[in-house]
Amino acid sequence: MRGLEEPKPRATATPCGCVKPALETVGNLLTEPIGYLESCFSTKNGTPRQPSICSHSRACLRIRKSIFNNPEHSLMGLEQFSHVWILFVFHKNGHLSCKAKVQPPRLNGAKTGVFSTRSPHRPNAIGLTLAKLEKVEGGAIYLSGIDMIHGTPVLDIKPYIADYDSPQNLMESSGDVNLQNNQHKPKTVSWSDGKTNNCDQRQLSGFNEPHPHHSTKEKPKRSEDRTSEDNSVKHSNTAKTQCTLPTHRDRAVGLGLASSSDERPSVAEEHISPHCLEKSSVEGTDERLRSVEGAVVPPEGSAETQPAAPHSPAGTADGGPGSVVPAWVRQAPVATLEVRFTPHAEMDLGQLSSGGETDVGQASFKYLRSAEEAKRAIEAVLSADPRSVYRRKLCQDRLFYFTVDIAHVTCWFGDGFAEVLRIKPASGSFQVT
Ligand SMILES: C[S@@+](CC[C@H](N)C(=O)[O-])C[C@H]1O[C@@H](n2cnc3c(N)ncnc32)[C@H](O)[C@@H]1O
Repeated sequence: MRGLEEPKPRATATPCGCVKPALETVGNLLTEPIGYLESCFSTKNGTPRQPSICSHSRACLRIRKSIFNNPEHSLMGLEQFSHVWILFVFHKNGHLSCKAKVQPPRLNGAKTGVFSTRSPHRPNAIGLTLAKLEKVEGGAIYLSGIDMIHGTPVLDIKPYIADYDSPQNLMESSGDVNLQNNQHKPKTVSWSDGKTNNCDQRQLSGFNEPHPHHSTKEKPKRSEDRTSEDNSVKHSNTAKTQCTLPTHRDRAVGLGLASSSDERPSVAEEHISPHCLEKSSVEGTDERLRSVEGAVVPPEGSAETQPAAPHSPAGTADGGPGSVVPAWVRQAPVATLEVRFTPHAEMDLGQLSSGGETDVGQASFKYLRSAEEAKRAIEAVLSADPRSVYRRKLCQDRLFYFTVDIAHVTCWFGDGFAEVLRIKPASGSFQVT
C-alpha cells in the first residue's frame, strides 16, 4: 500500500497571470496576517487567560490593504453575527520550543498533554478566541471579550455559528430526521423586539461615536409585525437580528423538556463561553423565544431539564449538554479572588479618568469607557487570579503588574484576595510590532 505522498512545492498561475506560491509546501504552510490586533492589553501579564474572563476587554482589527485592496468587501455580511472566532499567532511566546506536557494554571503544577490545554506554547503557536463582535466599520472589526495582546498577528476571522460550532447542537442534530434527509436548516429567532442583551448595549468607547444596536439603517420590524414573506429568509437585510437557536431546544421542547434559565454554554469557561454568549443563551429563553418562526416555544418562566451528557467518564465534569470536559477545567485550584482597591488606588483611578495632566501627558482611556468600567475590568482580571503557577507558589510576596488600556496596575496577592495598590498611566504607547 502506498503511503501518502509528500506534497511538493508548486507555483500556480492565477487567472490574471501572476504567479503565486503554492500553499502546499512541505512542512511550511504559508500564512500572512490579515491584520494586527489593537488591544487594550499591552503585555501578556494580566491579559485574561480566556475571553470569558473580562467582557470589557476590547480590541480592533483592521484588515490590511495588502490582503485585500478593499478590506471592507471582505467583511461584508459579518455584521450579522454576534460572535466571531479569531485565529491568531502567539507571537510573543519568545522561543519556538514547546513541551508535550504542560502545566496549566488550573492544574496548579500538575502536568497534562499540551493538546488537552489551551496553552500558548504549542507546536504551532496558533490561538483561537471566540470574541463578541461589537461592530464592523469599513475594513475594521471591533471586538470585546478578548484575551490577546496588542500587536497580535491575526490569521483569520470566522463567524461563530452555534449550529456548527457547539457540540450540543451537533450531538442533538445527529438524530435529527431533517438532518438525515439533508434538510437541516438552522432555526432562527428574531431579536427584533427592541431588546438587546448586555453585550449589545455595550459599545466601544474611544473608537468612534456610539453605534446603534442594529447596524442596518432600516429599523428591524417587530417579529409579530412580520408577514410570512418577511419571515422567509431576508438575512441579507438583517444585521445581528438573527440568532441561531440551538437545535436541542426545539427537540427539548418537542420532548416536553422546556427551556431553562440555568442553561450554560456547552463547554467550560476555558473553552468557549464569553459572558455575552452565555447571556445570549439565557436570554434566548425569554419572549424572543416565542417568536421562533415555525417552532413551538415554551412560555416565559418554564423550566428546562437539560438532556444528560452522553457520557461522563470518571473524573470528568459535565460541561453541559453534549459536551464533557475534565474536572480540572472547572475546578480552579484557587477560589475566585476577592479584589480590593486601596484608597490610594481609587484616587489614582479617579485621576486617570479625569484626564488630568500626568507624566505621560493627557490621560484618557482608549478602549474603556469610564473609570467604573476600568475598575470592573481590573476586578475581572484579578478575580480570576492571573498569576502563573510559579508566581502563585514561589513569588507570593512579589508585586504583580499589568496594564489595561492606559492603566498600569500594581497589586499584591494575599490569602483569597488581590489588592490594587497603585494605578498609574501606562508609559509608552501601544506600538504594533
Ligand atoms: C491561554 S491563551 C488562550 C488564547 C486563546 N483563547 C486560545 O485558547 O487559544 C491566553 C493567554 O495568551 C497570552 N497571549 C495573548 N496574546 C498573545 C500573543 N500575541 N503572544 C503570546 N502570548 C499571548 C496571554 O498571556 C493570555 O493570557
